[in-house]
Amino acid sequence: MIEVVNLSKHYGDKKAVNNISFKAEDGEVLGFLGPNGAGKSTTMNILTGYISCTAGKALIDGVDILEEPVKAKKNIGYLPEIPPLYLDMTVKEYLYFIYDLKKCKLPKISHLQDICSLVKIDHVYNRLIKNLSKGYKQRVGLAQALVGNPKVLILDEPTVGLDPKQIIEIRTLIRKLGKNHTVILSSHILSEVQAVCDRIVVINEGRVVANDTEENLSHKLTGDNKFVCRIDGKKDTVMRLIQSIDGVDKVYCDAEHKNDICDYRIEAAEGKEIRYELFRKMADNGFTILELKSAEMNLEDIFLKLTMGETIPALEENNDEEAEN
Ligand SMILES: Nc1ncnc2c1ncn2[C@@H]1O[C@H](COP(=O)(O)OP(=O)(O)OP(=O)(O)O)[C@@H](O)[C@H]1O
Repeated sequence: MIEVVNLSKHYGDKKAVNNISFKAEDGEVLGFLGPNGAGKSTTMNILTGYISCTAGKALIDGVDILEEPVKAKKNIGYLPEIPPLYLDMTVKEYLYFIYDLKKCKLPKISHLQDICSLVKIDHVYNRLIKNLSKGYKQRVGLAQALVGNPKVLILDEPTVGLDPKQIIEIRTLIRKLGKNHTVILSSHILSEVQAVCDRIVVINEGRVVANDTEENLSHKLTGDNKFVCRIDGKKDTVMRLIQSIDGVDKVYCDAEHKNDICDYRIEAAEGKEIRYELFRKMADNGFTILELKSAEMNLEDIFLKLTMGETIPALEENNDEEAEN
């Protein structure tokens, strides 16, 4: 498990990381998302013991990375954005070298064989790393992170520069690794986080602005009061009928299809249930609701909304609690 508690890192007056707290539970793949300069690398660097923090703590499987760095680092496998490979070594030489460097105690040959078959590099075991494709180099990078079977994997932009096929392969592999490891994956790529992660922490200007599943984030940001619907009926009459429903704040016609079929976006007042009335009014006028769904946001919308200054009420409460502590 990874636990970050009231962590701050200041560079002079600059608060690169400002009192952030989050957890990644065992067997969870946590996406760490934020725009440039948000504080992702700073947090990763603290988590891996590369730099110290100004305040707070980071625990790796219950061990404080600053107080007991050697013990904590035994539980971390780290894949930086550029894998730390020695290109003139073969895969085998390199993994043997990492095994010794990490002072690994597991049975050498079988342990390395298990890793190689997991990340599917057994058939390039005796090849020089410099002759491997970028995707295979990335797999070798993952293999070195797995030496010693650490509980926690920290992956920094693991698919940058790979082709689409390699991206899918590495993502599938990360999901598989997530079954037996706690994984933190830092990424700018929204679809990647969406495809791979169980939960998302969004960081902006050094503060956590969201920490939830994509589904819950979308729900919290959209609320229960925005809908999109497709109705078969005369547009002007439909608009008028919707506007007349108690609780409807706004209605827009988003698209007009043929035969009087239109798409509408409806915003209702907070806490007002308008759907029953909507159904009744349309039915009474002989109009048909072909589709009605909540206007949920996709991850891109969520990310933009959060990093443009919007916070989620539930999260603000948590931040207040943290500030008080
Ligand atoms: N050594 C340093 N000295 C001064 N300021 C720093 C230092 N390292 C980082 N910063 C600042 O701290 C802030 C957070 O930087 P950080 O590299 O953690 O962001 P990031 O989210 O990883 O961004 P990117 O995605 O661009 O790598 C930035 O404003 C950066 O300029």
